[in-house]
Amino acid sequence: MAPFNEQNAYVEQEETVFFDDGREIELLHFVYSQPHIDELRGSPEKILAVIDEFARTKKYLMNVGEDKGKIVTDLIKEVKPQTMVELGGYIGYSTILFGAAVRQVGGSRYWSLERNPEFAAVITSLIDLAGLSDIVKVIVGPSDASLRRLHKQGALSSIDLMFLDHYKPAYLYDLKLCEQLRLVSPGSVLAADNVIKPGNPPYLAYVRSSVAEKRAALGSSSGDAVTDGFAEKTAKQYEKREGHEHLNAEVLGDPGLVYQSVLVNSWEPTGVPDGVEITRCVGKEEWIEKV
Ligand SMILES: C[S@@+](CC[C@H](N)C(=O)[O-])C[C@H]1O[C@@H](n2cnc3c(N)ncnc32)[C@H](O)[C@@H]1O
Repeated sequence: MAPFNEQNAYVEQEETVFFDDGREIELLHFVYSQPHIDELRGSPEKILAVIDEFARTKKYLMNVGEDKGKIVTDLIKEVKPQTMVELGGYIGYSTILFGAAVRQVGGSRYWSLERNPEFAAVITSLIDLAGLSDIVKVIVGPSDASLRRLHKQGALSSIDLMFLDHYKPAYLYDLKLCEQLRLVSPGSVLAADNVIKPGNPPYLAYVRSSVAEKRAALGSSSGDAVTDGFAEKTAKQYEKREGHEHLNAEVLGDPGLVYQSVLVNSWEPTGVPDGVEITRCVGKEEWIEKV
């Protein structure tokens, strides 16, 4: 792993309030007041550079950042997804970086699912500025409801590559939902951010389990399924805005899907160690009931 370049470090993440305090709208003003704004039009790279500058000199932003971003753009070059989905778009850093990469490899759709309507409006504005509105669609609302609706409408029938970067305890539930809707199937690839910081033990355990282990664990979840395995700060990250989180533990997914999963170590844009878990769905074992 390449060492972290301190010169590119984002401002340190605040202990308590590090988003949803007006900084996202401040970022929009920062972007649109750039003296070279006309050079930014149609240039994903230049817009990303301005977002990085804001987060390095003004306020921390919870973006995937350059180092982990490269892991995913390399994956996009390899997988060449027609359809890519991101769960959690925030102000659109990953949306711009990955949406542009998907377009470059000939992909046709990048869905950015973002629950906070104010953040989604920021993404939409920056995507328009970047000239990516043809390929990127921003969907406002909780990821599970959006996935169900897009699937029901027939707008989303399979996912080639999915970037998970939203509410940490929802990674596993949304993956199981995608399995159940057959959006994820052999050939699909998953890239899950923040599996070191803050970490995601339930998700990692699942994607690293064998089919037999997943079948054995079916229906055996215990305790508070939402917060099990997570620090309180992570479990309550969005509580102020969203209230108590509800995740549908009834979704069983498809334990027959076979995954190969590897951790790629990297850095948060602040220089804190983190990693992206890359998971490939490589097959499906049919369920044979033993009598
Ligand atoms: C870490 S930020 C995403 C950063 C972004 N992917 C990037 O790298 O530029 C997490 C985002 O997920 C959103 N989010 C949290 N829970 C969500 C949910 N259940 N559905 C959709 N979005 C959610 C938050 O509002 C926040 O904007």
